[in-house]
Amino acid sequence: MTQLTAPPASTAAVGAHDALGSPWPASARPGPGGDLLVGGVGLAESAERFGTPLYVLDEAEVRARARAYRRALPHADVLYAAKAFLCSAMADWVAEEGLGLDVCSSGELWLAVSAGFPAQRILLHGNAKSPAELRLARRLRVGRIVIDGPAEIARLAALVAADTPQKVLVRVVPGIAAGHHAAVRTGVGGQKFGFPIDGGDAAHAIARVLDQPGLELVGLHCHLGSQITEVGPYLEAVDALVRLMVEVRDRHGVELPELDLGGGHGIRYLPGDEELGLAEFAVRVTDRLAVRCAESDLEVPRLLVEPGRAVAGPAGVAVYRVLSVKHGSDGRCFAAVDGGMSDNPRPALYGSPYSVRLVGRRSEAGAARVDVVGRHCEAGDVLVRDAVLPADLRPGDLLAVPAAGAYQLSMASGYNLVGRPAVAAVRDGRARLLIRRETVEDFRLREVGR
Ligand SMILES: Cc1ncc(COP(=O)(O)O)c(C=O)c1O
Ligand SMILES: N[C@@H](CCCC[NH3+])C(=O)O
Repeated sequence: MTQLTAPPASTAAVGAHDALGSPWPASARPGPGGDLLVGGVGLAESAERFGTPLYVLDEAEVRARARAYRRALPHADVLYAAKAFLCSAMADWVAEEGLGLDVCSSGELWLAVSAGFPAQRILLHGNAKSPAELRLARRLRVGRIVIDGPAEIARLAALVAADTPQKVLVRVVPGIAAGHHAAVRTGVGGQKFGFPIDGGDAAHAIARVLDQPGLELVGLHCHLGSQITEVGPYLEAVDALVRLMVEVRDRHGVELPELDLGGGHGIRYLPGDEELGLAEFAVRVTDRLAVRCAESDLEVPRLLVEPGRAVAGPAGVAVYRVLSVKHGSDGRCFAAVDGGMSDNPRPALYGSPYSVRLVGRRSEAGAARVDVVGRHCEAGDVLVRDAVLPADLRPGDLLAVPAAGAYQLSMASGYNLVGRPAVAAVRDGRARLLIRRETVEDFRLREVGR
């Protein structure tokens, strides 16, 4: 194992009070016996109680983040992007904190409405909404649908009677590159989402939507990409969308009342990472919108934002058990854990960095560089490359990964029939199971023939 002299940086920063900027929930505190308390409950204690891999969600962190959005943007509609992570409890928390919900499938829509989320506060996205999905959305009376492709205009219009119009937005592509990886940059041409503004596709789609008596065009939408840490791209998006709104007014005599800037707000994965500053975002975007509208004598539209990662991500911690520690021929040390790319595909998909720390025991050993790898049948199944961990790391140890609340479980797969982890919520010193672990029996239960 490569010994390091510096203290293990990834184990140093814990609470949000940390000067470096911490990826851990604000409630994170050192606990007894080397445990780490989140929401007042030890991670090791929860791992013993619920098993591993375990995803722990800090309810207060989700609620505080949702509330911070409402406070920073009191005149905007804030819709939590369910794709980051959704379960009934999550739907309750964001509903109670006054957020709406952005869903992008009948699965997300059905789960939210079954959990009691008010359908009028739901907005449906999707670049390939099926006729059945659109019918479900209409039947459940979702508040808004974002039109993302030409076929959807007639498909949706056919489902809607003129006397019960459907509020819709048109998703446009402003030609702005932002986001942590090419796979998530959706504000530019050459990708599958939306109608490009350049070349006139967006203007054409808007004209077609305005021609449909059952469709009430309430605004324009764009989503630039994900894990964006600067406000600049959003200001450019405001410019581009307001320009298009002015064109719509001048050409059709219609002032659109809503402008949806999508999500994409970046969070910290490593200590010291930049995150998107919510206060700065709120002030600069709101000001820019007011200025651009005033320049063209346009009524200021209501702002919509759809943060997913920034609400759920920092509230989640993944806890794994080390099953094996081994040294490669080049001296590299591998600590293999009981989860991996099936519960967190992000490192394999995007090369996403994470930090990790030992929990549940104190170590006096020095620091070592370790690759924390998963249990799947791929050499690329590496969860944290070059992690700094105690040199005496051994099988049975527990490792905790912060910033695990978004795009991990929601992108989890059934690879190797390992089964998806359990999810527990913590709050005020108590833990409760939200989602049970997927068992081997669950796989067989879906089979209906042989
Ligand atoms: C249309 C739309 N809105 C909102 C989001 C949420 O993004 P994030 O979780 O990065 O805030 C996404 C995903 O990137 C999206 O595609
Ligand atoms: N899955 C991506 C984000 C996709 C956002 C959906 N539009 C990530 O983890 O970064």
